[in-house]
Amino acid sequence: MSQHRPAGASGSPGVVPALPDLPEATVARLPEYLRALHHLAESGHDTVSSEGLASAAGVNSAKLRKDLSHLGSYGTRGVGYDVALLVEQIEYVLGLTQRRAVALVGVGNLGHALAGYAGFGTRGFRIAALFDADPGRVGEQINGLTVRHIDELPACAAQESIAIGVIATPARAAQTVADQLVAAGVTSILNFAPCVLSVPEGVDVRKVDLAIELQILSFHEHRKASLTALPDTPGAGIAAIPNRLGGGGLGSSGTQEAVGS
Ligand SMILES: NC(=O)c1ccc[n+]([C@@H]2O[C@H](COP(=O)([O-])OP(=O)(O)OC[C@H]3O[C@@H](n4cnc5c(N)ncnc54)[C@H](O)[C@@H]3O)[C@@H](O)[C@H]2O)c1
Repeated sequence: MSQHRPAGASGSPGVVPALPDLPEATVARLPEYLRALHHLAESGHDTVSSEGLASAAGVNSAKLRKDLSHLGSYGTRGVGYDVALLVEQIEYVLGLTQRRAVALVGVGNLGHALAGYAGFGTRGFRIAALFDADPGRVGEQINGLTVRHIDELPACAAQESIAIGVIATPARAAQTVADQLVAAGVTSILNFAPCVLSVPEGVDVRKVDLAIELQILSFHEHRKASLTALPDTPGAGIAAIPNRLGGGGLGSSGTQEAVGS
């Protein structure tokens, strides 16, 4: 049972001690824990049990304990986790102890919404620059920032120390924009355009596609409907689905796993 302050938290600025190589799924859940912990702190909680935090974050508590054990955080028996300390640990591991500068490219419908979203600022990010290729958009003011022409990206990226590039252009322009971001020294890209980007090694790309999320939900809707419609006879059930799909589709265990995960 232990919970230590991160070793590098008070070290020399610019020096990043080796971080544990966390499973990608754990990394994806850490922001959920952080959000839940901030809510707990705001509502006056100093400590939280693993069950309480798991429920606030919407995961099961065994998974949460395993995730936090990767950070060397085991809580204290009978007390739970120190909320402020766990916030500090997670923010440290996620690299949120410094506010990272973000450049947004493509200030159309989606870009406007992103540029105007106040939530990035409160969660460790600063939208530092907005870019577009359309001269009609250049010069527009959004949330205190002026939209610049994409040609200004290299100079601005260096000046503002841009760490992350967000692409909100049409798919046909996204690869060119990704290349421009990489050439300007950006090594992390969040891509909203519905396409696969090709980037050099060392550049991380995360894709956000709400249509894909809807398609996954559509699958679950389809599956629930198909289960309800199936006759209640032995041998029928999920096993019947592959035949209807033309064979080789969904085995019963695979389908169960997909829903549970
Ligand atoms: N991920 C999601 O869930 C989601 C949701 C909605 C839209 N989108 C995608 O986001 C993108 C933007 O959608 P939108 O509705 O805002 O489009 P939009 O046409 O309103 O805006 C796109 C902007 O990109 C600019 N642009 C085009 N080429 C450029 C270039 N080479 N460099 C810089 N800027 C350039 C355009 O001038 C325009 O201002 C699209 O790819 C769309 O499919 C994704």
